[in-house]
Amino acid sequence: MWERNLVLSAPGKVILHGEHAVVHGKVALAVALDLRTFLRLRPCAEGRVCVRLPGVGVVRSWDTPRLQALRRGFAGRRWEPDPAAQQLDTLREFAGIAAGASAPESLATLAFLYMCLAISAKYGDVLSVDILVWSELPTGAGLGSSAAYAVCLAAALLTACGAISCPLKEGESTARWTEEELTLINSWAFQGERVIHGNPSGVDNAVGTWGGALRYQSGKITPLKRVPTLRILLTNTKVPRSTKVLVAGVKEKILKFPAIMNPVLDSIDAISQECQSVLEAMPANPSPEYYPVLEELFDINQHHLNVIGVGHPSLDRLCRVTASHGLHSKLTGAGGGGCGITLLRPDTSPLAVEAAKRDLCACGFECWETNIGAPGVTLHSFSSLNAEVLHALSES
Ligand SMILES: Nc1ncnc2c1ncn2[C@@H]1O[C@H](COP(=O)(O)OP(=O)(O)O)[C@@H](O)[C@H]1O
Ligand SMILES: C[C@@](O)(CCOP(=O)(O)O)CC(=O)O
Ligand SMILES: [Mg+2]
Repeated sequence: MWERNLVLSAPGKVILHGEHAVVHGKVALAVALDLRTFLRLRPCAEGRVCVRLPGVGVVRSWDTPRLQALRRGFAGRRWEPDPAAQQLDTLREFAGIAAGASAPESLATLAFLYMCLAISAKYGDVLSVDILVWSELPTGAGLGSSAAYAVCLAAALLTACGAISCPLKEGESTARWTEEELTLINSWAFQGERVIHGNPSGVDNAVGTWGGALRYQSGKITPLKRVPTLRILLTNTKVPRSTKVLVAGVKEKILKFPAIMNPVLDSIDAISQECQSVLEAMPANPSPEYYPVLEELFDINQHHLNVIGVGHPSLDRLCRVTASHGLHSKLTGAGGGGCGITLLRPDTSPLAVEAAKRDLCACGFECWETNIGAPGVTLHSFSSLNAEVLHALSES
């Protein structure tokens, strides 16, 4: 029986280049954001599993014996590591989720149940735990909230069932797991992403797990050799969209027009590689001369993303507004709304940034300057949390 309280967090991400193409084996470059999802796990005495997900309006609890019985119903079938359609159908029926439901609360509940049962089937009994997840990230906006959620769940459930250690020692404020443990967290988080995304590339959960700045291709994760300080303005158009639907739409387009779409994906791949070379050649505090290439790569990729069908009028508007201030933008994540990123030069004046922000806000968008390269999944002591997180996690 698990007897400790745990608090852990995982970062969201920004994809600089390679979204969608990465699902089809191309290179993506992604960096961890300084916005995180937090999970608190507490032992729950009465043989129940409780889950509260205020970001998507879920408050559910189940008797542990019912979950054990459900898990036993799959005896002889492997629970790991592949959410088979039939298993998900059974879980939907159990949780009263309609077939094909794609509302945030349905996907979040399904991912939780899948991970809870699959991990317990592999590593021990279903534990009586109370889980609360709270996030600084907007949900469904292209910043990897689904992956941050899946990474937090994987880390918490694997720790509670003893599959990985609890590295936080008395008196320490934060701690991280070993490389081997992170690899296990990442592989289970990928399964959670599969429940939410359908066919994820794995780039988002890799960034959520390892943090920093990564090159990702077909499961191969390579930390970038050197990442300069990049100033990035993030803008949320607040237009809702679903990654699962957009990823499926791109696949359909590729199947319909392979000779037209595959060269576009190859070009996106070349953009990611070019961007990587430029970033790795830049000094830590780069001078403005490196920026024209980075800006042009943003522009070209934004056109490509429109070609593969994941643009949106709100994103076109975002690009036009920033262009009127001499700044270059592209969508980030799955597109179809959600967020765009704008590259700021080291010499972009605070006044110019403020003017661009004002015009973006006048469109009903929300924007903020970010820090990138945040640490991956991390355990926290309560005393190390800031007041806002502490308040959110103290709600019971
Ligand atoms: N804080 C959270 N709590 C519970 N579920 C979450 C949370 N954040 C994200 N999710 C799940 O992830 C889904 C959004 O994922 P997705 O469409 O991939 O967008 P993104 O990953 O860009 O935010 C939501 O519908 C929900 O199921
Ligand atoms: C479109 C895609 O490349 C990124 C999706 O990111 P997000 O869920 O929109 O944050 C899909 C994937 O890589 O799995
Ligand atoms: Mg996602």
